[in-house]
Amino acid sequence: MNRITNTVATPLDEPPAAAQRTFIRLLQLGKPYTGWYIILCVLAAVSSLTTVGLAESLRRIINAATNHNTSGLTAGMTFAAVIVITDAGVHFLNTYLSGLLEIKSTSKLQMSMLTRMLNVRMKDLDRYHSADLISRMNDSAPAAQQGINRKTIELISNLLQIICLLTYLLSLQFALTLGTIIICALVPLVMLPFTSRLRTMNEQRQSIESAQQAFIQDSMQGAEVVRAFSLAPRLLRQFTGRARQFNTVHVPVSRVEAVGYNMPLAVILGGLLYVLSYGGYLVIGGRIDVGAVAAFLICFEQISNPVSRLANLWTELQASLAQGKRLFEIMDLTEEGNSPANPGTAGHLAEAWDTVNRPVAGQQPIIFNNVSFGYGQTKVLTETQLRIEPGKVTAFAGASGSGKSTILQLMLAAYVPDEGSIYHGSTPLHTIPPRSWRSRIAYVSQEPYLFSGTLYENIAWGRPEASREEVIAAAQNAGIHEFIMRMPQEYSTLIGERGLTLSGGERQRLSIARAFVREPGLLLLDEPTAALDSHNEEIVQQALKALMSNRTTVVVAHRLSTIKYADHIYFMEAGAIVEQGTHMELMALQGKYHAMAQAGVQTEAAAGGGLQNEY
Ligand SMILES: Nc1ncnc2c1ncn2[C@@H]1O[C@H](COP(=O)(O)OP(=O)(O)OP(=O)(O)O)[C@@H](O)[C@H]1O
Repeated sequence: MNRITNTVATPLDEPPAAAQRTFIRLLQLGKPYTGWYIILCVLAAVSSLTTVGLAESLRRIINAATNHNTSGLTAGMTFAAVIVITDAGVHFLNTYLSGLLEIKSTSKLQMSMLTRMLNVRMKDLDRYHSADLISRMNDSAPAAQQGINRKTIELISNLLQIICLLTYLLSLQFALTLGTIIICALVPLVMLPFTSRLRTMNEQRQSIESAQQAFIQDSMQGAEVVRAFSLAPRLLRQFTGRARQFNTVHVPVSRVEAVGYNMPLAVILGGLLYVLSYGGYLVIGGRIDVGAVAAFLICFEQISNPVSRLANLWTELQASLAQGKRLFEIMDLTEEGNSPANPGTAGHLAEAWDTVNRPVAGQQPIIFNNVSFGYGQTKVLTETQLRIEPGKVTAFAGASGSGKSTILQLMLAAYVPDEGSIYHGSTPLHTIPPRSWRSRIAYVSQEPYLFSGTLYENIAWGRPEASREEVIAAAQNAGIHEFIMRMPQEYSTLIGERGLTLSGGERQRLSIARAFVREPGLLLLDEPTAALDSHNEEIVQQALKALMSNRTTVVVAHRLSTIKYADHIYFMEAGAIVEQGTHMELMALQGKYHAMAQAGVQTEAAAGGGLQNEY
């Protein structure tokens, strides 16, 4: 079956109400960690007090020095030492606990995101490139969660620091403090024009980054094709074009960030100049002492920093909002099984359903009643009527793209019909929780998917609770046991990414062993031998024959040898069943099936008998 995946473009201009909603949802991500936040805020409060303490100790030390007061100097130094040690301890605890919180909260969020991705309707999942999903999981989830963690704490600690310092400065000199407040208030104001621009630009940058990632992933996964067709120069050219496109967004972002982040610096420098000159004037007038001016200088920096952090925080929040939007887009996808007829079947209700009604797929007839279906707008199946008899082999034949694999996907409940219904006996399929339904189905596809891990694990995925003896028996039945025993670590041999180190036949026999160990009631075979040469096909056919015996089997096949002995054959054309019957009946009909079989025989003759019974 062909799968077309597209990167979904993120809408760039989110209305303020939507941004607000995203922000509220981001805040809700922090809710379970309120306890942590309280501890971190207490630490932030102590840290603010130590900042005031440092300024005061500096004031005392300078005044003691200018007044030649040795005991005052010693007292000031002791006070400063206590403050510095406390400050270091608070910073240590703060860094440690913040790190812990980030790890805990991010992995929890990624876990719920993965759960959603694994349970989401296939139709929704098809719209995303896998690289885009990976990027949402690896980049967006941490950025959104950490953004909200850090920003909440930063917001509170910065506010606390500003309040503590201003209270202290007010106690020293009112007019100088007032000027300091006015200059500090200018800091966020100069940031304002840049913030909303940055939000839009960050979304755009993120969207292009995902497309880049998808491109790289495709180039790596298609490494063989890239080499076989000498595609490297073309891909590099495309990548250069994409990099250029990325730069057209990235460069302005850097420019806006550079100006936006540095404007406050200019204001801060101006502020320092003000404190020095007006402070100096006040010292000459005898209204404050030199130590107080020094304390003001230190405090000015300590206030303007959090003020500009607060302003930057707003800018950074825009990036978190953009990431949050990408995260929630996935979290909002509907889980499969949550149909209006059967809400909540994907979750815990499925467990209850399981224990009471556990269906054994294939024990009863599977009936398609007027089923129409399309992946998008285009219809792939039109008003399909068919019946799969229990314990029998039903085959689907027909031209490529006629909808054969789609029928298997509908039986797997990977997709639901747009119109009409599928029944297992008298039970509509959409009322059975997908997990229960699939628990007794095995699916073998043309290109078996193997997971990184050992050979043993790849078979055991069919039924994780299977015993070692059952896994080995499955491998023996699938004709792969001897091969496994010749491997250096036998069943513990690692197969590498997607099993690419194995031959097509070996991969297929492993997937058949996986199907064996599942002990399925219903076996779905989607052209399991189509990608194999005739030698491997024969070996795999043997394995399949054993697997199919006494089981309800639905097979999609191009090879006559696979379908000839089926109890019933459906012949499909452009999404409709146009002929049906046994092989003999269809041949006698002299219709489309006959024509296709004849074409196969001719191909076989032309190939000198090499393509036995293939059309
Ligand atoms: N995930 C998908 N998203 C969008 N379109 C799809 C998807 N899978 C299949 N299609 C389209 O649906 C139509 C039927 O595909 P299907 O795979 O069922 O045909 P098929 O008869 O099994 O073909 P083949 O024998 O070549 O595998 C085709 O036009 C195909 O491009």
